[in-house]
Amino acid sequence: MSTQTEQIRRTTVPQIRARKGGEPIVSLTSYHAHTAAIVDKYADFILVGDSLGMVMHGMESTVGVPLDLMIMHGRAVVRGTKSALIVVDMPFGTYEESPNMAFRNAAKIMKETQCQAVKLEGGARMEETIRFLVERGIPVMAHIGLTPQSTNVMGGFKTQGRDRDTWDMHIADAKAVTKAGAFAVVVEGVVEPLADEITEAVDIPTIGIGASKKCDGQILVLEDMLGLNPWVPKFVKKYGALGPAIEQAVADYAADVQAREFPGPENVYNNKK
Ligand SMILES: Nc1nc(=O)c2c([nH]1)NC[C@@H]1CN(c3ccc(C(=O)N[C@@H](CCC(=O)O)C(=O)O)cc3)CN21
Ligand SMILES: CC(C)C(=O)C(=O)O
Ligand SMILES: [Mg+2]
Repeated sequence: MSTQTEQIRRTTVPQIRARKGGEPIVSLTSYHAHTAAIVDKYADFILVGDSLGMVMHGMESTVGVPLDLMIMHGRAVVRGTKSALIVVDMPFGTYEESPNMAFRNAAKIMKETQCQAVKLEGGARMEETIRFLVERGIPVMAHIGLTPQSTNVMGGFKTQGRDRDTWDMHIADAKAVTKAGAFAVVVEGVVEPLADEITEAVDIPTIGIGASKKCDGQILVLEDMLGLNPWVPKFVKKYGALGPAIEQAVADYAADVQAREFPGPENVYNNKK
């Protein structure tokens, strides 16, 4: 039976929007059905980030991530979850050219993954596009500060706002995406006092990553906080050591195979009733 409660079981966009200044919003990335099912128990929203190009596919930046890859991982995460709001990143080259292009690709992402919102990078320059999408039924999470898809312009993943002269621009970006109708904004890789000013300047939740504990929520790349990636940015706190745990398991398996200890009697089939 499909009840009203089942239909509205996931956290909604207005619920996230209403968390401004309230209980901190918990978020992680996920690209994978089974890990997403675990994250789903604790996160208010899950981001299927284009960081998957780097984390899952060994790319050096997010610039090469194709739309179809975002859709495939987005679908997996939606299938694996039932409570969290699912946001899918729009990859580089699928939204910058025009509001029309952005709508076409955002609608494709939403129809093919059944996610609840999309995220795109850029502040004032994306104001018109964000408004165009929101007015037509597509909730948008914005992303300002360090915008990884612009790595080739910035010459790397550079912390923003070290120079006080740039603060007005970042604050104007936050205000522009708010005015355009974004329901939340990721504030990435900015000095802490700038993150605090941005959080005070807008009435939508700020989601910090390498930003400040005063942001209205926090996000990290799951594999980074699990200790699976060999190198992580300074802002990551490791809550696990999955890399070493996987290595130990693989080494134990290799030793068992070499010693003919695996498979054991419990791991083989026999013809007795
Ligand atoms: N695994 C992973 N985690 C992330 O957080 C992440 C991705 N991938 N891919 C997309 C972007 C890129 N991100 C990054 C990548 C590197 C730095 C970095 O090298 N930071 C330097 C600081 C440089 C400076 O201060 O200017 C550091 O040492 O932490 C930061 C953010 C964040 N995002
Ligand atoms: C780091 C987060 C905010 C992101 O955009 C991603 O994972 O792609
Ligand atoms: Mg991203």
